Amino acid sequence: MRYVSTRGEAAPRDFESVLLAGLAEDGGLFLPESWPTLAGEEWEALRGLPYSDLAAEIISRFTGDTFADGVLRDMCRDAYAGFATPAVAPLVQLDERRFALELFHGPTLAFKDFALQLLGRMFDHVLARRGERITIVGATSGDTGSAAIEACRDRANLDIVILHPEGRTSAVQRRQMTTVLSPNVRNIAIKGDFDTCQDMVKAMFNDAPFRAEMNLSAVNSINWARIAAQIPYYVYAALSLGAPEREVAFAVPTGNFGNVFAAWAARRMGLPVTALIIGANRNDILARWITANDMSARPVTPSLSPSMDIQVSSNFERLLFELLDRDGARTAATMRAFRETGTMPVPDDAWQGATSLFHGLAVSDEDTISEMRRLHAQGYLADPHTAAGTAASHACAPEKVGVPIVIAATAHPAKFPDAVEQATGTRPELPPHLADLYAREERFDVLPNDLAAVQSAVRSHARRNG
Ligand SMILES: Cc1ncc(COP(=O)(O)O)c(C=O)c1O
Ligand SMILES: N[C@@H](CCOP(=O)(O)O)C(=O)O
Repeated sequence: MRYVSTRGEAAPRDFESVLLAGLAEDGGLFLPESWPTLAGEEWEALRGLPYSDLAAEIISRFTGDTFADGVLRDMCRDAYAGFATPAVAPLVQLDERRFALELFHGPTLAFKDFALQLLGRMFDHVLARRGERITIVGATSGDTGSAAIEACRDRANLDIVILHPEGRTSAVQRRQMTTVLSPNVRNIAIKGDFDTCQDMVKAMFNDAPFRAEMNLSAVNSINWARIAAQIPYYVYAALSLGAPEREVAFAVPTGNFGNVFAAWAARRMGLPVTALIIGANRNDILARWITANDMSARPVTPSLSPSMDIQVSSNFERLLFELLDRDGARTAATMRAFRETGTMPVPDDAWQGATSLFHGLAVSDEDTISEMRRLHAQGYLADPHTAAGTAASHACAPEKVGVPIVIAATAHPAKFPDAVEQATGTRPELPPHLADLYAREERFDVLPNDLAAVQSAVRSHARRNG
């Protein structure tokens, strides 16, 4: 399996090289040169497998010969053995048509653990074989950072630096990152928003000498391996509800567009998916795009669902590339125009094509609270991100979608106790392994929105350990 860049300039690579590279050298994102597809009986053969074995089967369609026989399966078994429920990704029925796919039973209580628990193991395996050391730089609005740190802490062959927007995550999210005092981990709070952090990460990758000097790698969903490892839970849910004979729809709380793109990829592989419903918050660029082809960035404003406080959704570039019939030059020009003008000129025919599959809703804080309250009254405690997904599933489910709707429940309510308490009067407790989180020592630096200062901090962190 070879990978190409969405901007068409970088040389095709294999999975191992894509895993280590993160972002392509031309600034684009990697995608498989051609999509693997499964026939009906191949989907059926996956039904009933334990989650980890199903995940290995799906991910193996993307990894080529990077892992010897059985290695990927063992890594998946190991990665998901630490989840709090044997189902790994349990489906909970909410009403006659809706199911919450609970993706928050991993160690850091968000869906990011699915990919990052595996990526930490993949990095270890590949780096040990190659005798190399990498420096990971990542940006987070709260959940990627904690999941990446948990997966990478104390690993011998890598250092990790995570940038988070100062004061813009929940206290639980921040503490999950900043209380990890392992020598290979460094946290930096940036004076800015998530987009500022993500921009800095991309700028570091686009600085070729710095990238080479640090041997940079990525844990954000710009790294294709992240998306590949998020596809299996959509397959698992759909098969549980009767696929491939029966279609399903997915509703996904969306910010950086990685999670919903993984659902799109599952469909591209042949999973029968009727609709993809996006739940955004007041940072509504994606909802505006779907409803009106208005992809213009506005300032990020803090909301009750801070992990989705994003305006520049990295993975949209992957969808754009597909909508433009995989034309790298047009994708690059469109992305350049977005950067220069703040508005992405998606051609109308490409947008029209997407609207038959995608639906979207921006859910205000008030509506998020009402939705959490409504769900609680029905016996389900949801976090604010999940509530944006369920709210969108009610508002956007096209009448004709007479199929089960699976809502990605992306975070544990205890990560956002203030919002959950405000909505329901119930303050969710952290699970036992995090019960002393507020008693742990925190360590992080605060830096301005200054690329040179951040690069210097990354360099000194890597040198200290390298
Ligand atoms: C809890 C939660 N829900 C939803 C999202 C949005 O997911 P994505 O960025 O993949 O669109 C995030 C952040 O990624 C998140 O942490
Ligand atoms: N919501 C994310 C933002 C980063 O998204 P990623 O999927 O690209 O890592 C977070 O919680 O950090």
